[in-house]
Amino acid sequence: MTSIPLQTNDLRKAYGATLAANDVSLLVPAGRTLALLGPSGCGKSTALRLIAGLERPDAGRVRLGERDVTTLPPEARHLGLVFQDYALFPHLSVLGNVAYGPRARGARRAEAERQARDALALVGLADLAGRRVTELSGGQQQRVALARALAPRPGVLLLDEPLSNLDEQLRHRLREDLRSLFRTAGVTALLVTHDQREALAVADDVALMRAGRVVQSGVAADVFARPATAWAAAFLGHRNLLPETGGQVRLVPEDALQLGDGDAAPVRARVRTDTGETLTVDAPVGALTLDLSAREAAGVGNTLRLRVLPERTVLLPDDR
Ligand SMILES: Nc1ncnc2c1ncn2[C@@H]1O[C@H](COP(=O)(O)OP(=O)(O)OP(=O)(O)O)[C@@H](O)[C@H]1O
Repeated sequence: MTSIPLQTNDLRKAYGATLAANDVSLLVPAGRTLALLGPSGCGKSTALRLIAGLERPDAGRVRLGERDVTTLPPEARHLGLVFQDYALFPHLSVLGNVAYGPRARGARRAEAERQARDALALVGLADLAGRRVTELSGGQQQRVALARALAPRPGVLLLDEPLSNLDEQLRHRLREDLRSLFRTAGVTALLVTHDQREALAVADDVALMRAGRVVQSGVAADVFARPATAWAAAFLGHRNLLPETGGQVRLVPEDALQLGDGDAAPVRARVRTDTGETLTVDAPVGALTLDLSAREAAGVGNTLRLRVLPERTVLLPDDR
């Protein structure tokens, strides 16, 4: 598949007094996956709709490869779209659903079906081509929706919370599948999600949005390891943000903590989780929350030996 870069420059969209997209600039290099991540209402879907051409921006540009597509209608942009409600055609077979896109773009039936079979093979559903979509599980339907978006060989794939209608276990499995699918297909993909674990599991890069703005972006693992502010750290799931003076907090990341070493810190609270226990301990730097595996937790009494590596902690501005 020929993939192309996706770029937006200063995209702006207001709904009345709400600035849903406030100078949103994104770059997804060819063949990479970017997760647009942020809490509910921060403007992720608005940004995606502006890129798809489902909404017109008040200002800013959208580029796909060499083309400026800002004023083009959605069908002229040649994008693949996957939404949370997959909206498959219930009266068509799996093959019919997936061949629909290539057919709509003018491919002859045989060619459309060949492209559809290729796309079904990519998502691991080659064997179910003849089934009715009403006879599929939720996860299989979501794969059909993916195949349908991939079949016309779009330069860029846009996905809006594609896994959010699935149960936790299936979501977990499909995350892995999505990642390897994007790699295999070599497609440029923009994934909208509010789930930081999903972003980290699926995407190469992350752009973090808050109240219409992109507040931090970069390689996914770097953004997670080095949040720029207290708000970003908290949203990304860091538990240990200790108040400091001067409008700052000290982030104590996981890799700053060494267990079984250092001073004995009193254990103040412990709560059982699905994988072990969450402990709150009174360390000299402040109260810390730790997730322990069942095995680690089994050896813990009233105190826990714990060393905090000061050079791995980070001072961040508190913008919450
Ligand atoms: N058509 C619309 N008319 C008026 N306001 C809108 C419209 N669409 C979105 N908004 C507002 O714009 C802001 C951004 O909405 P958007 O749907 O882009 O957020 P989101 O990050 O995708 O949220 P979610 O994760 O809940 O879907 C919100 O305050 C929302 O209420």
